[in-house]
Amino acid sequence: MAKLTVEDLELKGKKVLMRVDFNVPLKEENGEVVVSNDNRIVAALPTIKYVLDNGGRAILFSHLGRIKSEDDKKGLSMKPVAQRLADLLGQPVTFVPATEGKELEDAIAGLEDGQVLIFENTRFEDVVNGEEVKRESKNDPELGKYWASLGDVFVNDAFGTAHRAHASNVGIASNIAQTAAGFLMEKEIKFLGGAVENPERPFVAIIGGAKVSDKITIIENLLKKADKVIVGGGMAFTFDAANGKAIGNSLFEEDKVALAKQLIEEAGDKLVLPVDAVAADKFANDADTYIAEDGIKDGYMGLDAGPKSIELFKSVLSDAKTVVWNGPMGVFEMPNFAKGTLAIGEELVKVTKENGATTIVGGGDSTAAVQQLGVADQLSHISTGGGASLEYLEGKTLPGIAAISEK
Ligand SMILES: Nc1ncnc2c1ncn2[C@@H]1O[C@H](COP(=O)(O)OP(=O)(O)O)[C@@H](O)[C@H]1O
Ligand SMILES: O=C(OP(=O)(O)O)[C@H](O)COP(=O)(O)O
Repeated sequence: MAKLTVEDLELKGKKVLMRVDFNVPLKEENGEVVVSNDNRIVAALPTIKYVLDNGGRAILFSHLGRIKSEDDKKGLSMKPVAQRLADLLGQPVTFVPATEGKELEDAIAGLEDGQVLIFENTRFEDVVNGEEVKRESKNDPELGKYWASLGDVFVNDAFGTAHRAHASNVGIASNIAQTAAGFLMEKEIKFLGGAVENPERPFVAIIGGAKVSDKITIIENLLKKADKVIVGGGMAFTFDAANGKAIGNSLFEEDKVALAKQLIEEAGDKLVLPVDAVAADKFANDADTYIAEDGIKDGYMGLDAGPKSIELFKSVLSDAKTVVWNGPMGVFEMPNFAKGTLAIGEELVKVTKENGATTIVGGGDSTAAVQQLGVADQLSHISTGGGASLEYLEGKTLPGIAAISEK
């Protein structure tokens, strides 16, 4: 059965709860926190505009980063996101600095047709009075019920969060009469669905970035589907440690070493790991660096792929017909550690052009990286979801999508 979409809803005069994924990269500029890449906001605009143009009163929900302590809340307010949204929409966006309570309820009651508000980071509910209670992230039933009570209908356009079963997507959907997909959600499902049904081979997956525990199980499943899986970025050091290599102070998740070891044994030459790294003595662009080939010495950390790894990855990609990439190959935000990510971006452009390959890049930071390289429009599809697109490509049912009403 087909899913309900925003076009199926009666919107005029309705309080429309909208889950978007505005988990965007931030930076500091002149002492102020600002959005450094607005791709995910731009991607949600068609649905937001559609709701407003049809007389809906839009109430936007999003998370931003991960909140584990009261301190984390300081740098992760939704306020700069609200400002960027207002600039992009060309109309005022009310920002409510609360996730529940009278201030939020009054602001919603004051909304007129065609007006929009966004409230504070939904994950602020994960820490209450200094205690990590994960009300949002563990889908607290009372929270989903409360948020659902604030509106008449629910539109879920947060594809990037569809692999999470949280209060602000699945919780609301379970407590409201109608949940519809937004245009972005529809577009992502359509493209990614087509790409996985019958991927042209060789099919190469590239997984990097920093979310080791999240993505290591994805690697396990991708090894069953893809012809080669390249593991780079911060992900690789847990695998290096499993291989007995010295990793210095590199990113590492000790409790995933056993699984990494198992994957290395099972995968054989399907799994492609870096053979060298750019090692740095601190997490800073001006760090002292050297190319580490036989493990990383004490006091140093791997922050980018080394030249031999780049050549190895390029050779694996050279005849690919389908490529899925999530997670940068290094700390690309710092120019001195952007080479690995840059090289992969360029190779993907090449295989798209020369092999006619389908190339898909997913994830907030990975998308920011290909945009920084200026190659986004030369690839087949830029997905707003990293983990979400990978899990979708694995063939998993994503809870956020499953919770959308059938027509
Ligand atoms: N070797 C590394 N050490 C530490 N962090 C890294 C390393 N390589 C990449 N990263 C970081 O990983 C982050 C992106 O990871 P992730 O969130 O998994 O990607 P995405 O948002 O594209 O899904 C970037 O901020 C990048 O700096
Ligand atoms: O940025 C996201 O995921 P991604 O980094 O895999 O693209 C989503 O907003 C989900 O965030 P989460 O992985 O903190 O739940």
